Amino acid sequence: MPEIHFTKGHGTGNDFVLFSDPDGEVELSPKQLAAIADRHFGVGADGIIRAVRSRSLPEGAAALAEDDGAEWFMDYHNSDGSPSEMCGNGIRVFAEYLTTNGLVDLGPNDTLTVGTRAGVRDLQRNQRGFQVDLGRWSLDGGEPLVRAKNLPVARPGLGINVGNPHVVVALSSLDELAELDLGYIPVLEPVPEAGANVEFVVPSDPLVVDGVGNITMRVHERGSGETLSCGTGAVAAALATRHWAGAGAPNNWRVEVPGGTLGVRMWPAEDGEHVSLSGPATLVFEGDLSL
Ligand SMILES: N[C@@H](CCC[C@H](N)C(=O)O)C(=O)O
Repeated sequence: MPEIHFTKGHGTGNDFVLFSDPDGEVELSPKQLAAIADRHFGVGADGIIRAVRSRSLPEGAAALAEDDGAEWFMDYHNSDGSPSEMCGNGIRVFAEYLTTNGLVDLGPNDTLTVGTRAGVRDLQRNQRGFQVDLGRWSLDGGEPLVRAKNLPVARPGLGINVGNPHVVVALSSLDELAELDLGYIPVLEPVPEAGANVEFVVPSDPLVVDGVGNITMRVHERGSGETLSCGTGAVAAALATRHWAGAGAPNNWRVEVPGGTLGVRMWPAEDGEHVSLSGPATLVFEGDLSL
């Protein structure tokens, strides 16, 4: 029966159970992962993050081939036990966990390279907490129709991939956003093969203040339900809003989510446009659990 020493952490209220398994010895089943994430019978979390050395798991080989500095791999699962390629809030909390526990030594101007199922990602500390370069993004997933509880008519969404899949829907007012009942899973048509995280976005009026675009968002996460925040969702929402706003729209965005504020920046890199996410990363408490 595995004993696990865990840390509970969050990024803008998107909360995680983190534990370290350097040699890849603790393989948890989807049922065990879901039991840990259960808010009534377990620790409670939107996601579970295992810190495992890239060399200790098969998926880590691809990360090391991409960058041999990716010593640690973020093995991310949603609260229903399903794996995901990427978590924008989780990877910042993962960085805080690795540094706080002395698993990496990160100077103020150093870069931390982390392996994920979406590829290798770089992080640096900044004034908000951590900034992560989520790499290149793509308009991917078409424009499915989205139905949600308390949304009077179906709306067209925009599919965006930032390592994991998202569909972003624009709403007309904060009242409309508040009325949504995301206790029910939004229905997408056509249904994306790999599912999707769905973000509902209201652009601020005025949209741009001092060169920064402003939006408010709620999210229903694939595999976790409604959460207080989704980092990759905030990035997808900013990218979709910039796309809809057209020429002249800014490359810096402030995204308000129920759990706080996230920053998104699009910037030209050698291999194409990259998008970065900034926000806090907080460790809350530690404990032990036996399964
Ligand atoms: N909360 C995360 C995203 C977690 C994974 C997502 N539910 C998926 O299945 O892709 C974030 O902060 O990005």
